[in-house]
Amino acid sequence: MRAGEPCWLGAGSGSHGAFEASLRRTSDCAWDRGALDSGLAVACFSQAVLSQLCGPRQVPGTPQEKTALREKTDTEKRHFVDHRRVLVCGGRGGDGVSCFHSEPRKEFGGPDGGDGGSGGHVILRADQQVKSLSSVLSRYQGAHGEAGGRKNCSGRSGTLLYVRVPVGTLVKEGKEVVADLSCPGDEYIAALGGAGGKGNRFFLANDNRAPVTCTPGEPGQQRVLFLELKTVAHAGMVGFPNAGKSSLLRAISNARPAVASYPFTTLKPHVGIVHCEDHQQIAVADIPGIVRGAHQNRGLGSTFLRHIERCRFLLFIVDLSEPEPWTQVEDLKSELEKYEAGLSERPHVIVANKIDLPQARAALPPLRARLGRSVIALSAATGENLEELLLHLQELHGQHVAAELRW
Ligand SMILES: Nc1nc2c(ncn2[C@@H]2O[C@H](COP(=O)(O)OP(=O)(O)OP(=O)(O)O)[C@@H](O)[C@H]2O)c(=O)[nH]1
Ligand SMILES: [Mg+2]
Repeated sequence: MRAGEPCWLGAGSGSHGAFEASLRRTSDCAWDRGALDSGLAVACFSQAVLSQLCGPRQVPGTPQEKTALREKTDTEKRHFVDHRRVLVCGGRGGDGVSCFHSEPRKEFGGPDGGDGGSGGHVILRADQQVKSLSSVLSRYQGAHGEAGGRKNCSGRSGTLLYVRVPVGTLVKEGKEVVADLSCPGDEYIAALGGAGGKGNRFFLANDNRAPVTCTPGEPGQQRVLFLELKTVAHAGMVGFPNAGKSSLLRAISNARPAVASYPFTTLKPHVGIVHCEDHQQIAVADIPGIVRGAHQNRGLGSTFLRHIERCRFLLFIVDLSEPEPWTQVEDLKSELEKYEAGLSERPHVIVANKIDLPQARAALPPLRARLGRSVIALSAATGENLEELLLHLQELHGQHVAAELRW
């Protein structure tokens, strides 16, 4: 890391301090255009703002709006890549040279071959501006060191090659996790450059005044790494397609994921940041819809669930206007369990959306009878009862902070 830059290196992965720091950084840049475009945004929930947000809202999804918001037609946004195999090769060290000093009246000036420069490392660096692994190439070659020169001149070392990856990138070698770049500025040396060779000056000894030996530079390290992006957020929204996850994220934060009345509108995770009254920031991730049998690759499959693996708590979003809405929760939990045992046991709340629709209101009592009174019934479209969700979010976040402090 260069001098003068903020030092995030070594901030424990998943530690509360580091996580909060990452959020602070996130919010710092959240107002800039790039962050807003990529769905990372902030909303401040003071009472005044809340009342505005919770007032009557225009139901999104009108035909004109749909065309404007379609995520699928935006070719750039389609290239969301959350895993990559990459071959990284450190630069080769420069060769040492063998030569002798010679000048008029000093014909045998002794060995003066310089050492080769060392090869450049390849370094992965978590960058807030990078949102997916699509810009990461399949192969990186570090810069080679230069060979040594006459007059004991050492060769120039290869420059460091920085590869920018999104915050939340997990680096694996085989099955082993070797680095977790969960904070902005975190760095990991993916491939070390080779050491430079020794010039013949290095081998000068009392019993050998004119060594001719010099050594070649060493090759750089070569590794095959698997990069996996896992979104960094406090809360993860899980639900069937069309349940209203993106609408809800739009309602509680300034994130702007696409909303439309067809399934699988969302094709990549979006993170919105909710600013609470007590200055807490809660990151909420909206991930693409999960369907029954997602573990068998139905719908978009269940690989997107990797983005909620890091979430401390979950929001199960249920479409209350669908028949037997409680089956959605059962199916979602079973898909989560099939993806990773214990995932459905994370602290969670059940959010019953679309309460503004008459058939949804009728379905609420039977849903509560099955799942308990803790179900939060709200409408992302009209803003009805969003306060209750925000209070629960704050409570869950408070519990998470307390648990982190206990550690
Ligand atoms: N009436 C009503 N409609 C809603 C509400 N929330 C969302 N919708 C509508 O439901 C449809 C789907 O909403 P989205 O927010 O795109 O749903 P999603 O869960 O993100 O869907 P995917 O991205 O496909 O997983 C849209 O037509 C929304 O306008 C609500 O509270 N009430
Ligand atoms: Mg969506």
